[in-house]
Formats: sequence, C-alpha cells, structure tokens
Amino acid sequence: MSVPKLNEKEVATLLADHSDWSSARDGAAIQRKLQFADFSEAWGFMARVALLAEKHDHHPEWFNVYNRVEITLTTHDADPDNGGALSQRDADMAEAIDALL
Ligand SMILES: C[C@H](O)[C@H](O)[C@H]1CNC2=NC(N)=NC(=O)C2=N1
Repeated sequence: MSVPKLNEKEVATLLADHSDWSSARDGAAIQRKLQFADFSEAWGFMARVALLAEKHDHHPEWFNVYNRVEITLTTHDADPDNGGALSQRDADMAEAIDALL
C-alpha cells in the first residue's frame, strides 16, 4: 500500500504549524519530546495516543522512561525500502496528538 510523500514545502509547513515537533531521521520523520509529572500521567497520555493511532490506522514509534515520552512519526508505507518518509498521515497524527495536550 503506497502513500504519497510530503514535498519539501509541505514538510516546511508541517514544521511551522507544529512548533513542538522537530525534524528527525534526515527529514524522514518528526519527533516530539514530552515530560509529565510522573509515570501515571505519561502512561495515561500514551493510552490516549494509542486510541488515536488505532482510529487513524497510523502508529507511533515511541520511547518511555518514567515521566518522559518521545514520539517519532513516519510513514513506512510512503517509502518502505528506506524505513519511511513523511506523509499527510504524520501531519494529521501530530495535529491530533497536540490536541490532547
Ligand atoms: C497495513 C497497515 O495499514 C499499515 O502498516 C499502516 C499501519 N500503521 C502505520 N503506521 C505508521 N506509522 N506508518 C505506516 O506506514 C503505517 N501503516
């Protein structure tokens, strides 16, 4: 299943509109680092993101230690041979995640 990649201009717009996210993996992904009061808050947030991921059929790569959560969004289906690229799905997920916070 192939998904169109965002072009350079669209990536620039994505980063401008979502200033808590930064470019990662040489432009193939975006990343946001979050810190919560404790593990329970972090896990509660992750549970809500998990429900969003199922709704969007778009799943984050993430890392959690205690109260820290790092989320990386990329679209494997947009460039499967190279581990992924940014697509509109990443922009939509970033938007939805930001709306939780
Ligand atoms: C088959 C299934 O729809 C695909 O693997 C979906 C599911 N979730 C996904 N999540 C992410 N992050 N990238 C994808 O390309 C992707 N593709």
